[in-house]
Amino acid sequence: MPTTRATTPDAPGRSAVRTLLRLWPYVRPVRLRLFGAALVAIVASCAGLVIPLVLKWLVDGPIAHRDPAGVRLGALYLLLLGLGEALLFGLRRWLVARPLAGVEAKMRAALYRHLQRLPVAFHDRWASGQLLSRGTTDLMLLRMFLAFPLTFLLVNGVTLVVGVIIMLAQDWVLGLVVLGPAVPVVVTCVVFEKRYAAAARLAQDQIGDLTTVVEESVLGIRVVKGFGRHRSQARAFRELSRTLRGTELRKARLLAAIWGVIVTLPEVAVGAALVVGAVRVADGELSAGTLVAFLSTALALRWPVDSIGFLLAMSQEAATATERYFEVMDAEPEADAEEAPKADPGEAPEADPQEGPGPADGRPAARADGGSRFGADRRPRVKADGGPRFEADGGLRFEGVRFRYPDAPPGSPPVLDGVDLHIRPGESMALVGATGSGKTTLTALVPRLYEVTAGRITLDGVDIRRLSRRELRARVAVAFEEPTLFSASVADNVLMGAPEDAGEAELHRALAVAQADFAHALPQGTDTQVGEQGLSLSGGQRQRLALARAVVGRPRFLVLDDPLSALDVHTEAAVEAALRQVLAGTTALIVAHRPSTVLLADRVALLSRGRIAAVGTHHELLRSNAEYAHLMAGDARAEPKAAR
Ligand SMILES: Nc1ncnc2c1ncn2[C@@H]1O[C@H](COP(=O)(O)OP(=O)(O)OP(=O)(O)O)[C@@H](O)[C@H]1O
Repeated sequence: MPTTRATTPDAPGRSAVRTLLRLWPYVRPVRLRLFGAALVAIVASCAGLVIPLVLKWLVDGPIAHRDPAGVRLGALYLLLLGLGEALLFGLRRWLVARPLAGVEAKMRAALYRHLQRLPVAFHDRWASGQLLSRGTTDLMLLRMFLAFPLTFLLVNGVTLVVGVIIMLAQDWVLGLVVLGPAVPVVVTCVVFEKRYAAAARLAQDQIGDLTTVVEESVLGIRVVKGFGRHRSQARAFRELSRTLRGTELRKARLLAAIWGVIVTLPEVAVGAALVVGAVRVADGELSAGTLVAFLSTALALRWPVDSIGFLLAMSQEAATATERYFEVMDAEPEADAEEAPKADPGEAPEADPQEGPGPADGRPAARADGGSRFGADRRPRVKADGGPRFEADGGLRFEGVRFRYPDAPPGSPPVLDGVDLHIRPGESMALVGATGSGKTTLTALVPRLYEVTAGRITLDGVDIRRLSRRELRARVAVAFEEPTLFSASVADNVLMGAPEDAGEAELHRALAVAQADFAHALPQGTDTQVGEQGLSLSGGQRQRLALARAVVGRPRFLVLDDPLSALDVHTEAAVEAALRQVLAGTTALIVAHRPSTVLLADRVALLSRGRIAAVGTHHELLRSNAEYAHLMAGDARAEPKAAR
């Protein structure tokens, strides 16, 4: 499985520090606590460095002069210093724990919010496990970095500087001996950082891939079991975890190498200082107390030096996590309404090339009851020149719509290549076409799940790009072939499609329309939780709830992608009857595969080779269009069941 990598062009060249600086806006609100905690840690660490000085005083003073009271006083000082150091480190932890948990929660919320606003095309490109791992593992790494390495790189740095000054002040010769390994240690750290960065990035991406496999096999457990694919899934998982294990071992080897250098060289230097110091004490050039203090200081600096390796490793992992976090956060969210119109909606063509010959095209010019189903939408408008005109641009109109998936292979033809279609106000249009002809794609353009590549789509004459997302989604409701339900109650799932103030009455009406009354018989009625993705319901039940969600807001425009595909014959007939009522009040585009669904609509459009090849009634197209007749052939006998 390919690993989802950075797509931002500047990411690879950015240093770890510059990358980590991007966290500042999130850290800023808690900066005082963080700085306060760092200050407390510096004081605690430097208190530790006072201990060798007390030792020096103890050895050269009370011990040399055999003064028991002085020794007891020295021991008390040491005890108090140790206690103070421990308390201050405890205080530091208390200071950062709560605010940093808050930073992590805020960053996670921001990521989630941003993910909701990213276009569908982004989600098509990214494996869900990669997004999941960014919201979990990566953010945890960042919190750990802010809590620990960020503070301790500073604290240990200050402690090292203070410690070195103390050592040089005590005896500069010994000081230089101990400082000897500084250059090779720094060089090792630089080389380590580069190598570890690459390994850390790889490991975190591989965790994302692993998460994807786990997520897919949990969600697709029925397919996995049904096709006996558990072994191959387990194999795929095993291979990925083996690869991840390899990367983690590489990280461990790098850590071991830097640890080896960082621990060994200073230890050798301390050993050398001990020898040189002992000789100088023997020669009377140095007091025993100074040597004890010097060596104690050198040993007190062991932890700050030894910890550099894993602090750098954790910082590098945090830099990688930041990079991965911002790869998502930097992705452009979907644009809302456009400022300027692409074209004046008033200039929409008056004559519709597909309007056909009026009543002869099978569309009722007037209803049998004498009223117009188009209601107010068909009222004549007054043109600028004073003459009345019919609202020819009303309803849903596709004008020269071209569409190419952003991630389609270069050079591949567009899925839609000049679609012209007009669905009149109040009319329902079935969309028929061969598998893969682009029906779902065309329906996805109406709620702007994808943006048209060229051409435009208008709702009652207004380019959909000029409507805000909120306006657009208030006008257009959709039900997809794969009905996704959320882990929430039936009522919450259905009312998701309704205005905020919608209540029980709307819910019951929608359930009745979608023939989803089974919901009332569930254990807690419409308050029943339908579980992860509604898996506890049958396919047909889920489809009916999705349909209820689409109609609950009484949308002006309804887009249905094969809404009856999972229903049995009897339920389908019942839903069809109910849908007819809904369709009578809306302008609808319905993807249909079967004549029974096609017959719900006033007219049918045939999508072929990226264009609308024919428009007419089901019977007209059956007679006049060979491709349509062929597409419907399989189900032609089902026609009488649903005949209107
Ligand atoms: N996210 C995507 N990225 C790239 N290509 C895509 C994407 N989704 C669909 N396609 C391609 O677009 C074409 C049209 O797909 P679409 O799902 O719209 O067809 P359809 O007519 O609805 O098919 P069906 O009747 O089988 O549901 C197909 O060739 C498909 O492979």
